[in-house]
Amino acid sequence: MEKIVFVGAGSMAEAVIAGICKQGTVKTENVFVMNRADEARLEFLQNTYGISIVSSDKNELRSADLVVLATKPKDINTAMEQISSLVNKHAVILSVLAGISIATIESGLGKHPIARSMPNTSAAIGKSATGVSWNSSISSEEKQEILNLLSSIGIVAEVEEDDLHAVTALSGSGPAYVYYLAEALETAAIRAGIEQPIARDLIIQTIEGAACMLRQTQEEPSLLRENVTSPGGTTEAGLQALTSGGFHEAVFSCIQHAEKRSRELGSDTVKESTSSS
Ligand SMILES: NC(=O)C1=CN([C@@H]2O[C@H](COP(=O)(O)OP(=O)(O)OC[C@H]3O[C@@H](n4cnc5c(N)ncnc54)[C@H](OP(=O)(O)O)[C@@H]3O)[C@@H](O)[C@H]2O)C=CC1
Ligand SMILES: O=C(O)[C@@H]1CCC=N1
Repeated sequence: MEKIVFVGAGSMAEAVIAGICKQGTVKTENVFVMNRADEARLEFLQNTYGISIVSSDKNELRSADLVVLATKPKDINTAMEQISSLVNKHAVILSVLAGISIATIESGLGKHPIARSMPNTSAAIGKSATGVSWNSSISSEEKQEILNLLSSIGIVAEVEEDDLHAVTALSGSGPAYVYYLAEALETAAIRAGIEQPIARDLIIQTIEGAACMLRQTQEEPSLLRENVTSPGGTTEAGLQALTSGGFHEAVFSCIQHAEKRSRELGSDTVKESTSSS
C-alpha cells in the first residue's frame, strides 16, 4: 500500500503517523493528511513528519491505496459524504474510530475492503495495543498488509467485530487509566513528602518495571502481586485500603461504562445518518 490518506488529523492520526513514519513502514512522501478546517495543525504535521497535505480538490483520494478514517465518531457521516465520490474504488479503508461499525462505513463509502481497528496513543512510540476486525471484501493479502502496518505501531490482536467495543474500553482507553493512576500516585507521593520530580521518576519506573515483569516472566499478575506482599507488611496494608475503597468494583465499572459508551457512539451515528437521510 503505497499511498495513504488520513482523513482526520488529530491525536490518533498523529500517533499512527508518528509510528509508521518512525518505523519506516511507509515512505513519508506517500502519506497525505486532511482535516476539516485547522490549517495550522496540517502544517504542524507536515513540518514534523515530512508528510503532505491533501490538496483543496482532494485529488489524492482518487489514487489512494489506503484511506485511514480518523475523525471523531460524531463527524464521520459528514466526512464520508464529503469524500465518498472521490475515494479510489480499489482503496482499502482502515478505521480507527471508536464504536463505528463496518456496516456504517460500508453504507457511507460503498463496497471497499475494510479494516476496523482500535489502536491507542502509544502507537506514537511503537507500543500500541491494537484490536482489528475485517469485512468480507478484504483479501488475505490486504489483511496481511494492514497487519504489517499495524504491527509497526505495536502489537495487534484480530478479534470479532463485536468484541472491539470491549477492546476499546480496555486498551483503546487504557493508557488514560494508567495516566490517571500515575496522577493519583504522584499527588499522594507529594502529600507524603516526596519532591515532585523524584516522585514522577519513581512512578514511571515502577509502572514500566511492573509491565516489563508481566511480559518477561509471563507469570500471573496475582503471583507477581503476592511476591511483593509480605505478610503483615506495607503492601498488604496498601492493598487492603484499595480493596475497601472498592478497587475491583471501580475497575469493573470503568470497563463496563466505557464499553457501553462505545456501543452508544455507534448507534448515535446510525441514528444521526437515518434522521438526516
Ligand atoms: N485519542 C485516542 O486515544 C484514541 C482515539 N481513537 C479514535 O480516533 C478518532 C480520532 O480521535 P482523536 O484523534 O482523539 O480526535 P481529534 O479531535 O484529535 O481529531 C479529529 C480530527 O478529525 C478532523 N475532522 C473532523 N471532521 C472532518 C471532516 N469532515 N473531514 C476531515 N477531517 C475531519 C478534525 O479536523 P479539525 O480539527 O479541522 O476539525 C480533526 O483533525 C476517534 O474516532 C476516536 O474514537 C481511537 C483510539 C484511541
Ligand atoms: O475516548 C475515546 O472515545 C477514544 C476511543 C479510545 C480512546 N479514546
